[in-house]
Amino acid sequence: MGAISDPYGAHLHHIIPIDFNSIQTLPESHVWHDHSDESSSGVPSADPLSVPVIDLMDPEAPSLMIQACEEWGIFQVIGHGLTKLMDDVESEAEKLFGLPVDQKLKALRSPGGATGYGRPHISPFFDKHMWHEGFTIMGSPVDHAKQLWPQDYQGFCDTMDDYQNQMKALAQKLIHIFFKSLDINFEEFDWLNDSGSSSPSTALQLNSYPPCPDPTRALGMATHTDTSLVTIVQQCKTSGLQVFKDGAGWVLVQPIPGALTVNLGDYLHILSNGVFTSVRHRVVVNQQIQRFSMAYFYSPPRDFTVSPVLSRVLEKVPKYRSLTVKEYVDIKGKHLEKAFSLIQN
Ligand SMILES: C=C1C[C@]23C[C@@]1(O)CC[C@H]2[C@@]12CCC[C@@](C)(C(=O)O1)[C@H]2[C@@H]3C(=O)O
Ligand SMILES: O=C(O)CCC(=O)C(=O)O
Ligand SMILES: [Fe+2]
Repeated sequence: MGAISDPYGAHLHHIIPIDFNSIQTLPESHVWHDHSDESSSGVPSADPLSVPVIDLMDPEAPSLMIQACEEWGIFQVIGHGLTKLMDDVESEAEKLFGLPVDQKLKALRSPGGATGYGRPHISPFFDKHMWHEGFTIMGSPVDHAKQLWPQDYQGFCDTMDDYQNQMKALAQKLIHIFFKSLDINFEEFDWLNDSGSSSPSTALQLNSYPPCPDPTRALGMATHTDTSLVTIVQQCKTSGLQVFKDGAGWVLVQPIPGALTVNLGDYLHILSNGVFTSVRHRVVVNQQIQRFSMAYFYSPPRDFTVSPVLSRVLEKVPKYRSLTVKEYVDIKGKHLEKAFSLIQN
């Protein structure tokens, strides 16, 4: 499995998370702003906006997905058959984040490194800290798992390996549907078919959002789009993920038991010439319950050139210049959300 490159690797200073359990009052370093009145889902309405939920067993699923890609850039899927593995990965994540902070720090992401325990990778772009701790896996997690559980790491590793394999298969199935609709010949890309020499770049991010003393002024994860083709997110029971919808504002992605959330990432946005949008999202926190999520990022190999395809675009003008994954990662790592405007034609 190809490891993804970390867009933000060059800036890894201030990566040490705090001991959230010991904090009674939100520190100034973690105060963002009051966002409690911004969510459209917070306002009762006869027809509240909600992210589409698609059953993969439904024969209409492919066309519903394409519609969701165009209108939302995000949807939830059920009928994928992965619920047992979802429960297993959730309990392993709970076990990891439940360790004492000194123990977790043994697997701290090293400066310039991409994997292990730490703050969100985008932290250096913000002067406030997020109410979050994460654990990033690229390929096998065995080295960090041994630091956490020297005698008892195998169960964690097996579950993470299984989960990444299943998420990879699901991501490839979804991308085949998206590419077919964009008239992209996916037979050409051996990394999409697990054949040939090149592999996709992938990462699994375990996220924990501890209960927060002042949730309306804190943020679990700052607004971002994902640096991926697609990201598959398991939300685990507690809500918090919000997406920005033009004309509606912030919309909560309601967790549905057994559902997986599919976010379109930046590479699909560029490939589709903006016909499918990479969705801006953020995570809000709550006072009572620790929230977990697992996000699987699937991207092309670093040397793949991402070029807008014009099959579904009437004006036939590419909005973005062609560039390799490596080039995009470098631009995003320096400029974060300004990356799109910097590659616009
Ligand atoms: C593949 C990647 C996307 C990601 C950076 C990374 O190299 C590994 C972690 C990913 C993550 C997860 C939490 C949110 C996010 C914005 C971050 O800070 O780290 C994403 C990154 C991304 O999508 O750019
Ligand atoms: O916690 C979530 O629901 C989403 C996290 C996220 O956006 C990410 O890991 O990229
Ligand atoms: Fe994300």
